Amino acid sequence: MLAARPSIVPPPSPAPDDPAQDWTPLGVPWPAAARRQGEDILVGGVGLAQLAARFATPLYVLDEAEVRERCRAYRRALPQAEVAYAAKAFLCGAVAEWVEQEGLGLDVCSGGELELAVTCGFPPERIILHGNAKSPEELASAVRLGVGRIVVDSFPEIARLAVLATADRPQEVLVRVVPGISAGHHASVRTGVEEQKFGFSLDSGDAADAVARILRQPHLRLVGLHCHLGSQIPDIAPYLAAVDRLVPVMAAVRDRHGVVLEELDLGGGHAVPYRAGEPAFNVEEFGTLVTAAVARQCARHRLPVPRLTIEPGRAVIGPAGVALYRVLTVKHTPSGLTFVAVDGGMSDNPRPALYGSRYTAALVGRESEAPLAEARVVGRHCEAGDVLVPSVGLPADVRPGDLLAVPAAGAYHLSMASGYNMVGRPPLIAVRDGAARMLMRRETLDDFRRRDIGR
Ligand SMILES: Cc1ncc(COP(=O)(O)O)c(C=O)c1O
Ligand SMILES: N[C@@H](CCCC[NH3+])C(=O)O
Repeated sequence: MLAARPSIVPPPSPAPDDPAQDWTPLGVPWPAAARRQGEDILVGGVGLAQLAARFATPLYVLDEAEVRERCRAYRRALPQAEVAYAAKAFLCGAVAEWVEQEGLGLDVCSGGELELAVTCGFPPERIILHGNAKSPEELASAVRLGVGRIVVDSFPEIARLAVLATADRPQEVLVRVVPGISAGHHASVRTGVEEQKFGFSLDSGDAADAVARILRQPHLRLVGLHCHLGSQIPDIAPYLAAVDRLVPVMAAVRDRHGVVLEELDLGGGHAVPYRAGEPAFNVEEFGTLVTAAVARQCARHRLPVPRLTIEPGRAVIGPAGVALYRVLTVKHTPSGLTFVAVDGGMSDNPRPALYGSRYTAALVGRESEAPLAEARVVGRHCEAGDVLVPSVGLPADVRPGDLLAVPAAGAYHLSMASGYNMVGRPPLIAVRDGAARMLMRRETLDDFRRRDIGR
């Protein structure tokens, strides 16, 4: 197994002209430039306590420089590859703009993500559309808007696309195959194994059938194969296994149909650390090893080396986000458990409830001399399972009014946030070079009322 180290963004070093450094770098899993300064934590040069005072809580903070540097790290590690940011991790206009400016493509999986990106000026030819159940309307708008590739995921979709694509508007497609490789942090996100809803099985012959059907359509251009193994994968080995599995399939397509596929899309799934000491995905090593594996397999099968595409979501944006909450109550149980309840919860971060995901948290805005004691940070929703951080050491004097910051909150929080209990989704503030600007406003009761039109 290959060693994975947190390598995307180097740790911050003190500025040489700053001998009286009065801050401490926070390190993994915080944004690379995050630092503790006195009682506050600075992200993008802005104090979290200051942001809480200005915008109220719960609040999400996104470090623009961290997102941009992560995009750049991917491009440096894979200069020949197409890197498509997976919008499902989180998308808004500003994020679409940042990744576009950094030269990434975009992976979208709904008409909503697609239309938002295109209307924000994202070039449609750099967009890849995914989905196991794309509606006819979504397929029509993708073809009309001119998306780069559509990843075909079912037989009915081939028939629908065959009608939509025309001589004037041919459509490039990839076929999503199931490589039979198990990887990912939870069964719910392991999409590389047989017997699930995504893609065409290689073992059953469905993938070969899909390829043959697409090739019979005059206005569909089959450009390659796609697979997505799963999410929060720390190792490179599963990706190398996917290369070993898919390149022979490309050779089989060439042998059977005389068609040389030009693209191999290995999906996303690269892990990020959520707590200190957790491994991160080694992007440089991934670039080197996967590129070599593709070249080796292609030489063995006498295929030209295809363009490699990857679709990282979490690893681009996850570590750039910090969630900020206000403590509302603290309870101690007879058995010694401490529940620290905050003003957010599973409506802004459903991941602990869905997958048992583990996080850390830190006290912000107040210095405490109290020793650390184990606490459980819980949300404000009406379920016992509404836990944000199952176990973390917090100052024993943690109390109502305190601020808690949760790092690694950039991916699959706000994109999966809900209207549960009409609490409303928190705002998102971008920070950069000491300045803050709101990217998304708080969801208010008025927003709920506006949809409530039955009376
Ligand atoms: C097809 C596809 N591509 C890319 C991704 C992005 O995954 P991650 O955010 O784990 O990199 C996903 C989600 O797992 C996906 O389903
Ligand atoms: N929502 C999942 C990741 C889903 C990836 C989408 N294919 C998580 O938070 O881990």
